[in-house]
Amino acid sequence: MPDSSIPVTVLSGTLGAGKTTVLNHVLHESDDRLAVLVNDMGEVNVDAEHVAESSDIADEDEELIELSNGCICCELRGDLLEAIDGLAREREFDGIVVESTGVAEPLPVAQTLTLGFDQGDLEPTEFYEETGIEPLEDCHLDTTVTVVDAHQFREAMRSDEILDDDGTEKHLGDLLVEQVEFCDVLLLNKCDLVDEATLDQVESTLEVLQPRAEILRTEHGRVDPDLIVSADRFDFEEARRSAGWIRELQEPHESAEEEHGVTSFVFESRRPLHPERFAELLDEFPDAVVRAKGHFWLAGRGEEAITLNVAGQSTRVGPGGPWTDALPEPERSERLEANPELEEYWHDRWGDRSVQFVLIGTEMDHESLRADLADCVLSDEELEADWSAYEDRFPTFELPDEDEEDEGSTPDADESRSGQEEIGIAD
Ligand SMILES: Nc1nc2c(ncn2[C@@H]2O[C@H](COP(=O)(O)OP(=O)(O)OP(=O)(O)O)[C@@H](O)[C@H]2O)c(=O)[nH]1
Repeated sequence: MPDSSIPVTVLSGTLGAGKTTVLNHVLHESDDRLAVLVNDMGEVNVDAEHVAESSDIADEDEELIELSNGCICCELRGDLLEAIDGLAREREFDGIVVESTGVAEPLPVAQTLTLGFDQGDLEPTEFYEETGIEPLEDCHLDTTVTVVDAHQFREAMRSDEILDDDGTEKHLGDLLVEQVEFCDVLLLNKCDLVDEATLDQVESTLEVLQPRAEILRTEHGRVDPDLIVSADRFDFEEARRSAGWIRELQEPHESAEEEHGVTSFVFESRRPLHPERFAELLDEFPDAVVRAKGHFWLAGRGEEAITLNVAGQSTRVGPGGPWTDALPEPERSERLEANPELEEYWHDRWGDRSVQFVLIGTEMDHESLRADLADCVLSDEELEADWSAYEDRFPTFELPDEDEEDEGSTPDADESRSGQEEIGIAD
C-alpha cells in the first residue's frame, strides 16, 4: 500500500446503535483531516444534518458528503465509489469515514470498496464492466467497524421485526448478525445502560460470532479515534476467510464463553435429512439458538446442497451449489483435482454430499438439540428405501449456468448469499 493511499473506515450498525454518535466523537477528537460520507435511506439525509449540526465538520479542513435516497450496499454502490474517488483526488484528507444506513450489510459495502480500490493482484471484475468505474488507486479500505447497542442486543437477536430496505425485507436479528460477523472492530456501545453481567454475556456472544474482531466497550461512542481511523485493520484475505468460519468452529469453544452460557457446536452427517422431519424441526427451532449456519443434503435432492441461515427469528435457506459428485465430467474431475482436500472427505457411496451446521446459542441444550438433529437424518432402513415420496416443503432453486459456476469446493453458506429465501416452513 503506498504511503499516500487514503484510509477508509466503514461504520455499520443497526438503527440507533450509535453510529452518528461515534462519528461525531471521532470528528471532535481526531487530529486528522477527515472527510465523511453519510448514507441515509430517505430523501432528506437526517444523519448528515445531525453530523453537520453537532460536530465541527464545517471546519474548512473537513468535508461532508451525503448519499441519500438509497443504500450503499445496494443501488448506491456506484455513487459510493464515485464520491470516494472524488475525495481521494482532492487529496486534502488524511482519512475518509463512511457511515452506512442502519439497514446496510457491511460485506457488500466492503466488497464494493475492495473491488473499487486497487487490489493489485485482483482480477478486474464484472463490476467495472457493469459500472464503467475505474479501480480507485488512491485509497484503501482500512477498517470496518460495527456499532452494537449493548442494551438492545439480546432483544434484537430474538426480535422478529422486519426492516424494509427499499422493498427488500430483512430481519433485524439477521442483519445484526451479518453486521457482527463482518467487521474488524466491534464497538459495544451504550454500556452505561446495562449491568456488568449482561455486558459480559453480550460480549461473549459477540466473541463467538466474530472471533477475529477487536471488541471495545464504549459509552456515548467515546472511542479512541486511532483505533478505528487509519488503524490498518482490514485484511482482504482474512475477511474472506472469516466468512467461512464454519471451518474454524470445528474445535469446541473454550470455557470463557461457557461461563456466560454462550456455547457452540458442530453437527455433521454423511446421510441426507428427511424433508418432513427437518422442516418440522425448523418450525420449532429452540429460541436458545442465536445463530445456525451451514449446508445440508436433503433426501430427494441429490444434485445440489442447500444452505441454512438462522439468525434470531429468521430462518433462510438458499442454493448451495452443486455437489461435486453430481457434476458431469469433465467438471467433476476438474473440481476434484482443484480441491485435493475433497479426497479425504470423499464418501464411497455419497461423494461429497453431507450435512454440516454450526450452532451458536445461549443456554443451549446441546444434547437434546443434537438428538433432534440426529432424528432428522435418514435411518438405515430409510436410506435404502424410495426417497421420492416424501413431502418436500423446501423451496427449489435453479442450478446456476454451467458457465457461471463457482470454483468453490464444498458448498459454503457464504458462497451463496444471493437467492436465499426466507422459509415460512410453518404454513
Ligand atoms: N445512553 C446512551 N445513549 C446513547 C449512547 N450512544 C448513543 N446514544 C443515543 O442513542 C440515540 C441513537 O444514536 P445515533 O448515534 O443517532 O445512532 P445511529 O446508529 O446513528 O442511528 P441511525 O442513524 O438511526 O441508524 C441517540 O439519542 C444517542 O444520543 C450511549 O452510549 N449511551
